[in-house]
Amino acid sequence: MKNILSIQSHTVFGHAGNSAAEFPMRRMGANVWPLNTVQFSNHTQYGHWTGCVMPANHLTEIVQGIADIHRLKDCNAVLSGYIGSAEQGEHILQIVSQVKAANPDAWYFCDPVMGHPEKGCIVAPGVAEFHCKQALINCDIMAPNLLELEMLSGHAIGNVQEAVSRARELCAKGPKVILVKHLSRAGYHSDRFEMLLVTAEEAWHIHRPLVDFGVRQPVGVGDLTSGLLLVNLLKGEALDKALEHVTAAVYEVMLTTHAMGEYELQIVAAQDKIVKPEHHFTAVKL
Ligand SMILES: Nc1ncnc2c1ncn2[C@@H]1O[C@H](COP(=O)(O)OP(=O)(O)O)[C@@H](O)[C@H]1O
Ligand SMILES: Cc1ncc(COP(=O)(O)O)c(C=O)c1O
Ligand SMILES: [Mg+2]
Repeated sequence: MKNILSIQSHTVFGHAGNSAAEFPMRRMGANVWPLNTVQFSNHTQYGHWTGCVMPANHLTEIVQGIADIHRLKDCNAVLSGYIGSAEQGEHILQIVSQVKAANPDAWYFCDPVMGHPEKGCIVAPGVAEFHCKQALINCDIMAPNLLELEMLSGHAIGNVQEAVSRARELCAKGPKVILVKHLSRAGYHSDRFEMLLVTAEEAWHIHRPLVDFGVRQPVGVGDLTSGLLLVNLLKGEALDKALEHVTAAVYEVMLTTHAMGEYELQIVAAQDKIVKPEHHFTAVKL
């Protein structure tokens, strides 16, 4: 069994952060150690929420507790996502070092959730800078969406070729693998949902149909995508096969959510299809 220390938000109602990723990762056969950066009533795109951000030292305290019972060596990957404060970022990097000291083969997978004020994804000040300056050079795998890739690279990106080159520039700074989770306006087709997987030597492109949700797009898709990619890679899947599974599995969740007329991702209803998707999409090498 692979063990994932998953450091993300927790929403009591609905599915974002750990509340989107934890169950699907477990359903795919990984052990998840959820460590919550915030506990909110619901995700921020409802416009208001209650709850609190965990003090940064809460994160290191919990991990020290696991170290004290001598189990940190069993951690195969640290996954970070929605962070509640820039200070938490510093603590996450200390945690990554501590995990890597206990298990030198452990990975740090960073989903650089930076917020999207237009969409209502609200992230604390300093978190975007933390991802651009510190997480980037310390992670093994990174999974930005297009806006995040633009922020990380410091350049606007208008097409697939530019996205590949910018992702490669980031690979030279730290991560060995970059998943561009959503190419949106930089993709080939405006009527498809497209993703890219880029390493220093290789790149794959994949696309799936868009499901029509109108203006109320489900949240947590990125968190689900990152979690599933990590589990596939920990299981030893080849990069293209991992990308194909993630694409199909997330598509099944989108279809189920749409068919049920829901806004929150229907990860429980779609659980069997997450493991064995009915659709298949082929990754194309660029
Ligand atoms: N097949 C699909 N059809 C329609 N919308 C999709 C599909 N897959 C993902 N989405 C939407 O695409 C968006 C991806 O969001 P984006 O900000 O690019 O990444 P992230 O989820 O990491 O923030 C989300 O709004 C999600 O609901
Ligand atoms: C609490 C919380 N966690 C995580 C996210 C990230 O969600 P996504 O996977 O859509 O990037 C959001 C987005 O608004 C959020 O509000
Ligand atoms: Mg995201």
